[in-house]
Amino acid sequence: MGERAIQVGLLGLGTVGTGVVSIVERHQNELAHQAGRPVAIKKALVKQIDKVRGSEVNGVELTTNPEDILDDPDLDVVIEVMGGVSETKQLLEKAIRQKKHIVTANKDLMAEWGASLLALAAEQGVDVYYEASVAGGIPILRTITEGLSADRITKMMGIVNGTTNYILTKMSQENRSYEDVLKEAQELGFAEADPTADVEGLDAARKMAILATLGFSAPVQLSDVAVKGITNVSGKDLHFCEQLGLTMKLIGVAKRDEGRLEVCVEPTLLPSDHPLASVQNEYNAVFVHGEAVGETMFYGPGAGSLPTATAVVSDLVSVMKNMRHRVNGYAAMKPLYEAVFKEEQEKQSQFFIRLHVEDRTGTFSSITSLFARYDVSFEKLLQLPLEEEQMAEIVIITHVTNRAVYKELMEELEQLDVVKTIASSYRVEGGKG
Ligand SMILES: NC(=O)C1=CN([C@@H]2O[C@H](COP(=O)(O)OP(=O)(O)OC[C@H]3O[C@@H](n4cnc5c(N)ncnc54)[C@H](OP(=O)(O)O)[C@@H]3O)[C@@H](O)[C@H]2O)C=CC1
Ligand SMILES: N[C@@H](CC=O)C(=O)O
Ligand code: NA
Repeated sequence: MGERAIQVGLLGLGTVGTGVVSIVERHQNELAHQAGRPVAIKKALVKQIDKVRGSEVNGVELTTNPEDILDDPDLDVVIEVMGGVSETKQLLEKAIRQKKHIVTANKDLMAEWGASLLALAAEQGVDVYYEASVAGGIPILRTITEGLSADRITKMMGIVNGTTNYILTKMSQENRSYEDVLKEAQELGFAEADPTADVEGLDAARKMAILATLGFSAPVQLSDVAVKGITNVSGKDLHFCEQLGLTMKLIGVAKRDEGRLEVCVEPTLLPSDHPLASVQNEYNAVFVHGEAVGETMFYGPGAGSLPTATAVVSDLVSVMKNMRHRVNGYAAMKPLYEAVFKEEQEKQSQFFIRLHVEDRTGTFSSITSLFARYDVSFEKLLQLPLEEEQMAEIVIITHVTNRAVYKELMEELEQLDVVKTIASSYRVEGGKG
């Protein structure tokens, strides 16, 4: 007789949960071969028991009572794919205390409570894995904690939110409106239940906090990440980008220079031949730079049912292997260092600035003399007439400066008589930033 199947309870059976059930069924042979035992998805917690669901989940017992899963002594692993933070944390803590291993796709939870859940799991001798929480189907957490474990990572930069990449791609390539494309991303199952977290950059910021914590082995919190989303990006900005040979992406950056960290998420302009510029739709990509390995890049689907479920089920295989060897994986995830962050003047970048100005003699010289006073030089400068009479649009791309200087310069620029408005400003990647 074969060994008893690993029994799994799902918390959530939506986009990702349904994908998990499909993969376990389709790849049962390969999973059993790798982990030494078959896998059975026994139960799933849902919100609405009567909801119409795909036939692939027919064999899964549904419940609306979490205790049916948490108190079931036969379940070895709880896979959390329901989302939410406080209540979900309580459910997972209870599951851990019941000695159940955890696999989760929940970045909101792991960015905020990851350290405490991992510590509790270590105390109870069980695993918590969360590969799907960052960059969906790309095995990026495993890459950092295992594949590059011998190296010292100095920079991670990339596109870690599928929804916003989908929106920016469709807005710039198909000239479609922000609202229209966001709706489509929701229908395709890429967006969060409340897509505010996607479009305001918070989802990406949570992922960067998780990446930075693991990559730099230092506890980086969401509040340590400087965040700006894509809600104010206009078609006009994208049009100017195209004219200047640039592509806009929501980019997350985590850097470590001489032990000092900088983590941010913001719409960023990249040269259109930059590898990240060609990452389209819901795809994600992450550059990881290590002192010894140099530059590596990882690309794949950042959202969606089966890609995300692949990460979840691969975590399940890791748990099963650990169970077989009677170990758990906490040591690789526990930070070694304190997180010390850079001051604004230590953060270097180039910037794009779009201004509406009075089209008269002296405008140019007052702007250029202000920039000269701050010792910020121009890499590119473009002036175009505006429809409004006697007004012009100026687009500037600066050479590298620091954030403290940039902030003061922007405040003074806004006060200049000839400047009517600062229409937009973005970080530019490609210089020595
Ligand atoms: N979608 C994606 O591409 C990705 C998602 N994730 C993360 O995975 C998690 C799940 O996302 P996704 O599958 O898209 O979400 P869905 O909204 O599609 O599914 C959520 C599931 O959880 C159930 N659920 C939600 N709240 C409760 C509750 N309070 N009590 C009981 N059941 C509940 C829902 O029940 P019911 O079916 O009855 O409504 C549903 O089955 C989230 O943390 C998300 O951030 C991570 C990477 C990619
Ligand atoms: N809403 C997220 C889903 C995956 O994490 C995204 O769009 O990337
Ligand atoms: Na991943």
